Amino acid sequence: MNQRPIFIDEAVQMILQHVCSAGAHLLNLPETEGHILAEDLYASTDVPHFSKSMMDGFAIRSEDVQDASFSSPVTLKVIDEVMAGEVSSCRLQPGEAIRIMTGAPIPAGADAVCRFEQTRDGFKQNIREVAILTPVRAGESISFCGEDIQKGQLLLSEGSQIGPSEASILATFGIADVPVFKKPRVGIVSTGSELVDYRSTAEEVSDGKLRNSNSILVSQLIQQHGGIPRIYPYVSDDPEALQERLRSMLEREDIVVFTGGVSVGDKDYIPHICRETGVDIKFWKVMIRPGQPAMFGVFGKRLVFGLSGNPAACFINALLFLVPAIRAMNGRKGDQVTLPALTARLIGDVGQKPVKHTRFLRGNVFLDEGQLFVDIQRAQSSAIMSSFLGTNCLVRIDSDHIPKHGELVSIYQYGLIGKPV
Ligand SMILES: Nc1nc2c(c(=O)[nH]1)N[C@H]1C(S)=C(S)[C@@H](COP(=O)(O)OP(=O)(O)OC[C@H]3O[C@@H](n4cnc5c(N)ncnc54)[C@H](O)[C@@H]3O)O[C@H]1N2
Ligand code: MOO
Repeated sequence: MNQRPIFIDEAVQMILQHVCSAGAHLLNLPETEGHILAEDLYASTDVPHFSKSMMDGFAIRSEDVQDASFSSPVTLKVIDEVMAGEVSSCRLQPGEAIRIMTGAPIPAGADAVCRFEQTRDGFKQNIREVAILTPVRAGESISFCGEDIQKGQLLLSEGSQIGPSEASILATFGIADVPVFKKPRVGIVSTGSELVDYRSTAEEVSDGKLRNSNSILVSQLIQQHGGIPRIYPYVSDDPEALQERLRSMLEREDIVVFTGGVSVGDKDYIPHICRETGVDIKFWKVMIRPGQPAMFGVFGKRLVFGLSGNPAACFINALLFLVPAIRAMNGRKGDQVTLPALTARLIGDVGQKPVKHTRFLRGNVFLDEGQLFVDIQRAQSSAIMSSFLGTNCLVRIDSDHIPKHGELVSIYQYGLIGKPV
């Protein structure tokens, strides 16, 4: 089976063309962290929906205390008190005050709140009179009805990611069942007769064997980007077993991910068994390094990925191809779909000759005096795992130009931006 290698941007576009939304459903608000909103939501009321006090003090008429001073206080009659959660039934008349706590509704007739600290002995409970020591302007220490959010206003738009702030807004409006996009189900299976379970003891990992780390790597990436991963037991290089596994995964999952077995070795069966099972292979081999053997196909609405077996190549394939598919499938749009793209100044030389491929190097992007720099001084082979540590981005090196130390380069961020080391 031969397939023309394609370029990276074409490959990503091809994947996104075949993404179908996993659909929407209602989810209990406490479970919505990290989900993507499936509808625009509008404010059903004003917030606050009543004018309330911002301070503990006295609700007053500002005109009564215009001439108040420390040496010549204005004494007001205290006619009632109102706590948060209560409503005073009194209406203020000239010369009157109502003791009020933060959060309580402003009584009728009052237009300002005078804080305890602006009174003499106002902290004391059950007082009948209060001496006001300073003038208070109209509106002082009041949060007015609708001041924060107005009824009918767009609160959150479709595509917003729900986090603590968004969830608290939803709770404010009593939106207990939230319309969110379903997270895609993603099955992962690593292939290769050299693999043993990651829980295997040192004695069980004999020469030629190695623990399956790719399944865990891909599973955590899926979780990070809004998919529901399911790790299937690894399968040895046996076409029948692989085909059986593929069939059962296609029945249960929205996305099927293979790692390993996608190259041209004698035991690299994945592209062939995919085709035999009816997967329409859209590409096999991309002009990138590492991770060139990557494969992508569709089976009805299901997506099938074959990622390189080499751990670093697997990671880069997953970041470039699988992550955008998951993010698009769970409702993200536009530039939210791919990893954040930034520009940073390169530290160090690429140290490699120009090739027709687009290279992706693991780097550490950091902020120094307001500028982004990216350090690529680490081993970059596709089998090297040590440079997973301490990196947070992929540096893109296109075929036509090898940048030098100090040049601006494009990066795709996958971890938090660091500080200078
Ligand atoms: N004649 C050619 N040979 C190869 C080519 C090529 O174009 N022509 N491409 C090379 C490149 S590039 C890569 S990358 C590898 C990819 O091969 P596969 O995706 O088929 O991966 P495997 O051969 O199965 O494994 C490669 C390597 O990674 C280790 N591995 C595999 N799975 C796991 C796992 N789950 N956890 C940890 N490590 C894993 C495996 O033991 C191998 O060492 O092909 C080149 N060959
Ligand atoms: O491109 Mo391979 O992915 O070098 O290891």
